[in-house]
Amino acid sequence: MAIVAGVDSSTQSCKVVVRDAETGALLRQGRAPHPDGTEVDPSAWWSALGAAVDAVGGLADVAAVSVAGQQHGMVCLDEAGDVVRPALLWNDTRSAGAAAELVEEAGGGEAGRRFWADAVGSVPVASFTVTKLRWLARHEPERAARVAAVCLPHDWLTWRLAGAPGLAALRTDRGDASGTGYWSPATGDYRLDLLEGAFGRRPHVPAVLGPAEPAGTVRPDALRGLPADGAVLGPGTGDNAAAALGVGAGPGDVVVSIGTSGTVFSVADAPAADPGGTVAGFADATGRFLPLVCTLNAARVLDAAAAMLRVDLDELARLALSAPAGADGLVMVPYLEGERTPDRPLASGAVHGLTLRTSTAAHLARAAVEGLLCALADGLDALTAQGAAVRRVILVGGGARSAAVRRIAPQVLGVPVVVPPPGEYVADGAARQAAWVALGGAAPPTWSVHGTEEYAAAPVPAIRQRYAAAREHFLDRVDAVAG
Ligand SMILES: Nc1ncnc2c1ncn2[C@@H]1O[C@H](COP(=O)(O)OP(=O)(O)O)[C@@H](O)[C@H]1O
Ligand SMILES: O=C(CO)[C@@H](O)[C@H](O)COP(=O)(O)O
Repeated sequence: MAIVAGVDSSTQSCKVVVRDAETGALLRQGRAPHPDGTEVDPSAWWSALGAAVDAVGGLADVAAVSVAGQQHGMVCLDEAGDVVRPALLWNDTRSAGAAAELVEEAGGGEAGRRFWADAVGSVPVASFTVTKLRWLARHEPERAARVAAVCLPHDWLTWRLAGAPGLAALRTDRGDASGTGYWSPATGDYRLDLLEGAFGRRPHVPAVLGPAEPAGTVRPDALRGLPADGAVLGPGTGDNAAAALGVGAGPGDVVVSIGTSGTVFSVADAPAADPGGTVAGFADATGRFLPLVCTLNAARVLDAAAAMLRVDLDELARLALSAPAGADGLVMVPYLEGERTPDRPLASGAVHGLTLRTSTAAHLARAAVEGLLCALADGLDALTAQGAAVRRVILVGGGARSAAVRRIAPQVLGVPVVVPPPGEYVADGAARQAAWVALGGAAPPTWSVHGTEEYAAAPVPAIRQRYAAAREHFLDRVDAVAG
């Protein structure tokens, strides 16, 4: 029996699953937390990976390991392979001005956005690595001068597992490369001219591997608990591409993930290029494509609402479900960390519609759940406008553990929602990729997900109508204040 491991190094924590390569049966799982903040020293991810490997009782028996990670994070290395500065994460908005500059330099407005969408499938926003490199070049020129290579969180962890064997050994995959802003999913090539345009020169970048191409072998002494004979390293991928692989998303499936980020995506046969910039035209982990919409505010909206109400997440769900659909007109616009979709990095959240009737904990809890789902419903609209077919939504991520999110989602999203049993679908996708690398073949092994629950409910259009009115009202105010 071949055994494989999958790692999910995401924003809030590192998760490791160990599974049977052929059947997908779960053998062991463990996790460890990541530090808070939008700027993180990669050594914290390495420590968390070590703790998560300890928590699964080690990986001595595994034949292959793949790492999936939060997308976009800028990891800069010097000639010796040391980290130049803490990584700037996908949700760090300090490079919003750099994103605007890059669009301006490409012609500005619609022409600038179209240029980027055609070149790399996506219009850069503050999340993208290319904008972080521009920010670094402008704001920290001494550190920028020391950068010999730039890579992403999953590339760096994979390289460390291989024993950090020199910059030339850095590897990435199509899925994560597509979130840099300097690799084209449509052509499969780097756009080093765009990297140079943003950063001023061309640091080394990882070689881009195909879906089941090995990235090397695990160095047994890189970390405690690794296989003594080494094990094959899969190419790894971004966390959303891994989730698509973990749930086995097929035609008509749209995956909605409620983690630190909210994401809405589907697997497509052709690359996307949305000049509006709402849909990012990423690549997936199977050789296809992954059009995706991402919000900055998702599960943490629930964390924040629970903290405001001084209740735990289960009580928040109970409160939300005890209030009427639409919360009697109480609306939360949940831009608590600024927002990426719509592209308003300076926005803040707002609550609209407070009356004596709606000034209850239950109404606020309901407004928080509905607000975060409305933001994702906007993303679903944008995805379908780009041609995605939606028969059902597959709901995953930590926020899917909320009974209120599960039950209110079909009312807001307007389609049936299926929820796989609570699990780590990003780590599972990485494990499935590792199994593909270990077993070979033209496609990943078929693993079944059992115990999926379906939630159906009549859509309540008034929820989205009131949200849309409040969103526009508050965006106008934010623009007025910022501008
Ligand atoms: N029962 C629950 N109800 C609502 N949210 C939950 C529940 N359990 C976990 N979460 C939330 O899930 C989030 C973490 O989700 P996860 O998908 O692991 O994030 P990430 O992959 O970005 O690190 C946390 O913000 C946490 O509060
Ligand atoms: O920026 C994106 C997608 O473009 C985010 O989805 C990150 O990949 C972080 O993911 P989570 O930690 O929320 O899973």
